[in-house]
Amino acid sequence: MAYVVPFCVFFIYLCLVAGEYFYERQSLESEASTAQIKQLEKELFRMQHLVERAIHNQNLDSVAEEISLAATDFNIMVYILLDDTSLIRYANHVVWRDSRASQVIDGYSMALHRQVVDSGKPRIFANMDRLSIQAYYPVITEAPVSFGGKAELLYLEYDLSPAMAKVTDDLNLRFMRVWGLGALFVLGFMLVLHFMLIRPLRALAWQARGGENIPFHMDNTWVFSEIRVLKDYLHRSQQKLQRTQKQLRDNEQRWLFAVEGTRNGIWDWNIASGEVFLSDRWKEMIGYGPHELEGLYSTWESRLHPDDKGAVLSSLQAYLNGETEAFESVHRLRHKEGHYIWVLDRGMLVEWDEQGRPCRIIGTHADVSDDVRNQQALAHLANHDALTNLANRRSLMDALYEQQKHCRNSQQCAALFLIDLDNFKTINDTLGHHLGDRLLIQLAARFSGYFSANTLVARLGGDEFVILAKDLTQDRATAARRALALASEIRQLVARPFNISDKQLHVSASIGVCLFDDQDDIDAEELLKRADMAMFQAKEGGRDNCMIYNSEMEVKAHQNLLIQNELRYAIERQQLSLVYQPIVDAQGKLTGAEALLRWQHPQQGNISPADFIPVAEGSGLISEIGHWVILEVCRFIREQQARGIGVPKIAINLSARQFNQPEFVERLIALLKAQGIATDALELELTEYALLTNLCIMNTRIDLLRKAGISVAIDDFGTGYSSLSYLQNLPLSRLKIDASFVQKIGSGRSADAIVKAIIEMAHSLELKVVAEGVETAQQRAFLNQLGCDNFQGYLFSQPLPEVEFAALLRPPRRKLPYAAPGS
Ligand SMILES: Nc1nc2c(ncn2[C@@H]2O[C@@H]3COP(=O)(O)O[C@H]4[C@@H](O)[C@H](n5cnc6c(=O)[nH]c(N)nc65)O[C@@H]4COP(=O)(O)O[C@H]3[C@H]2O)c(=O)[nH]1
Repeated sequence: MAYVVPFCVFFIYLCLVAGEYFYERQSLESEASTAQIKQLEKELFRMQHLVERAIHNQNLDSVAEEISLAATDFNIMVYILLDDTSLIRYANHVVWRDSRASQVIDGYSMALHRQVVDSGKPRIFANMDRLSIQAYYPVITEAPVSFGGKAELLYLEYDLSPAMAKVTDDLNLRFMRVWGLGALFVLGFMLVLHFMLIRPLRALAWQARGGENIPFHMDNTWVFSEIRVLKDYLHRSQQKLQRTQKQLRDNEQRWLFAVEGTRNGIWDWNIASGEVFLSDRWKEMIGYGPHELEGLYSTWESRLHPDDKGAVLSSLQAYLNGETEAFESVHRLRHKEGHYIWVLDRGMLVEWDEQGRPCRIIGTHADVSDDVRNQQALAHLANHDALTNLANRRSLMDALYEQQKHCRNSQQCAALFLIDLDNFKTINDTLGHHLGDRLLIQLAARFSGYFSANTLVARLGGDEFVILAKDLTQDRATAARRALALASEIRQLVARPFNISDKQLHVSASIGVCLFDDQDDIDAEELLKRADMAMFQAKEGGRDNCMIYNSEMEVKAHQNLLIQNELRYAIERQQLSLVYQPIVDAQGKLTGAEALLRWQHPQQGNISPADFIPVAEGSGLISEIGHWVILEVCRFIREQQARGIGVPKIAINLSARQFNQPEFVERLIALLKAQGIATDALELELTEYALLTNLCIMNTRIDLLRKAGISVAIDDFGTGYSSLSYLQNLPLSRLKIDASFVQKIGSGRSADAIVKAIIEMAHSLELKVVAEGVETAQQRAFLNQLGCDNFQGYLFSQPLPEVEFAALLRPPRRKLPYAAPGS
């Protein structure tokens, strides 16, 4: 292409030269012929006079001579004199004489002859076809001549070829000089153009075509400065382009890496042609290899799940119509193996045609099957308890709300049972959460297996379960009876032993029931609160119990709250004190005492430990209080010993929570050591609930205590659900028969039999027996008869304030057959 310009220049130059040449030749030829014509005019004018004079003189020889003379000029082809009959009278070639001119002279025109003769005006003109000048010249004379007629016309034809040839030769010579030089100049100009412009341009073009990797350079230094500027610019642009391309490649790689990293598939759909690029990962997601599946829109559409298809396509159409800002859809695509996977499909328009219609859209595919499954699982979790798969609090609340609505329409009564396992925390702490969880799972399975679909079983968390019994009946009293029966069934379900990891566990539950019908205009939370209140009362009532909510419980709950608040400050305000209840042997001799807490409230007077100990246990204050009790007993023993008074073994009540504190035993031993108290000065009383955990751990702890010299007794024996196996295995020292059994002595054979069995069993296990709550001589006698080792009760002594108990210790010690009156 670069050569077109010089070629055109050269062509134009040639056209100009040729034009100029022909124009010049024409004008030179015209000039030459005009000059010749003038000369011939003179010659003919002279000849006319000569002829006229010769005629006048009647001597035409001079004419013949002149014509012959003229014939010596080789350029005169024809020179003739014609008479009025058009016969040639004289001619430069003798052969033509007496011939008709029109017959022998080529190109002779009789018409012109006549015209010239008639007009008397000569006609001389150049005939370029014949390359000659033809002249018709009249002879004006009336005189007849010797040849018989009248001479009337001179005709001459002059050969212009030599003149024209000369003109051409001169012209050629001139053109050779002038235009040849011009051609040389043009050629030089073209060479300059070639080397300084065209060649470097071609080189640049070639380098540009060669790709971005060949740097722009110039071999010759003689180039136009503009070319150099262009080269530098191209070079810079090339470098910039290379940098940009590198960035682009880097970005593309990063993008690919990112997309690959997220394991997303890519699609690129040409809407007009229907062609779709599907990345390898896209195909892999639905089980195909890189070379499978046609890159067509129908490949995708035909794999959409029938249930999702409508929604997906309308969402896509809405985006293509510009009705939505983005295309994003989660739907199912059929896998090669026939099943469906969930994909998150996102697309973005990237090209539009001249009319603004979308023509290209690209997008990504992410396999979200796991996410969807997770979402479904999450939705399930949102309404279900993760551990037991029972309904959770949220579901329960919804069900309660629905049930309340139903009650209003049907006037039916429903019951809400709040079930809290007794001492579950102890099980958890000692056996570990893992086994505790397994117990909860087993219990949940028992509940859901037992109750019908009309009953909702839920878990609120921890060891709290809720059962919603719907449509009990319309009569509230009947509903209450049914609720109690149901509660009894629940307790039996709970009481069945749990076999967990080769251990058999026994648990009990405290149940609070809240009945409701269309009359109760309270919200679901309040219903649950009432059931909780009833459950708390059941716990207070000695566990493994069931209570139906009544409004008095509100008062009690309020009182408990008060106790809890006041108890916090009871120690620092010195409202707590200890009393000591003597324990005697069969002979009434003091063998020990039980330290019992008293709370002297400034306003409410004496508050019974039976009232505040459960509150303290529930609020966690029991640990602090328990620690205070141990310190108090130590102080008492130390003070007595300082006075030289021997103190028998003092039994201290330990709550399960306190005993199960981590490293409680080690810290107790260290404390006694620090207090300077012999370890055998104390006995720890644990209830069956406190022992109702991992036998192995209990064994280790009690063994540790025993080895340190601290004996352990079981308190309130017979009230718990513990198996007797722990009695066999634990290194216990004493067993205290619960007062409820002692007080039934004499009331029936079975009561006596129970007491007898307990004593015999304890003795067979080499455990000493203490009978609690001995109030009558009859009870004492019966127990004595059975070989009971020790006695505690009002018959011997009420719990005594410290001073009185200290007095009792001072020698000589008297026997305590009967209670000290008034204490
Ligand atoms: N009806 C009757 N009752 C008799 C008779 N003899 C003694 N009692 C009472 O029986 C309870 C015996 O204590 P417990 O079984 O360990 O039962 C105790 C014990 O479980 C708990 N408790 C008392 N002090 C403490 C303490 O310091 N720490 C802990 N953790 N619990 C304590 O409070 C419970 C109640 O204690 P108290 O009200 O002092 O009641 C005491 C005592 O006053 C009798 O002949 N007839």
